Amino acid sequence: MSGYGQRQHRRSTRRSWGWHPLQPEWAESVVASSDLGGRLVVDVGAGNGALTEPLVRRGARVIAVELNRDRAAALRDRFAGDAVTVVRADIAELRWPRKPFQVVASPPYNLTTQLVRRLLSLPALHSADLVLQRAAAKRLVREPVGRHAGRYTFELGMSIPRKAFNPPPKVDSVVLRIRRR
Ligand SMILES: C[S@@+](CC[C@H](N)C(=O)[O-])C[C@H]1O[C@@H](n2cnc3c(N)ncnc32)[C@H](O)[C@@H]1O
Repeated sequence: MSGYGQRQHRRSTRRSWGWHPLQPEWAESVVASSDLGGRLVVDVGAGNGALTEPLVRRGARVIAVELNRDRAAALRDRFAGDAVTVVRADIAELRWPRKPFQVVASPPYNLTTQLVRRLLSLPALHSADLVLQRAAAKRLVREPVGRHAGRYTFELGMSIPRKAFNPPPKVDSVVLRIRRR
């Protein structure tokens, strides 16, 4: 591959994976504000486990979903012996739990609408705390998407500046809080 080709490949790879891990102190704050209720928690797009770690420390049973092979393998190593099931899967094709669960996640921005639509169609979903691009989260509060959206409330939670991620994305984020009425 030429130098130009390699640069393009690296850029598109970065973009398609949406690789923006949260700094540990910010991940901790997101989890602390998520109303954990002793339920099963799904961390979709778990990356290197920034959110999985404080979830486990607070006693949650976690399903950590990650499509990237190396990150999924590293998650298995990191949480071996903890109450964590690592699933290497595409969010779009995930088989979601049938027993009550909540979601605490910082998913790739490009899958926001698809993910929220899918979550709201699942009878077992209790709540979701999603780190999203601020503009997308505001839009979802204004115009919730998906079947059964009326069963949930949508509100903006804590603001998350770009510097909370390493590498930082180009936009600020916010937690979208979805709660069953
Ligand atoms: C914004 S990063 C967040 C990582 C981690 N949750 C954190 O807060 O540090 C999004 C993660 O989603 C993963 N990802 C991207 N597309 C995915 C997909 N279709 N299915 C599952 N995971 C995906 C990426 O590999 C990346 O690890």
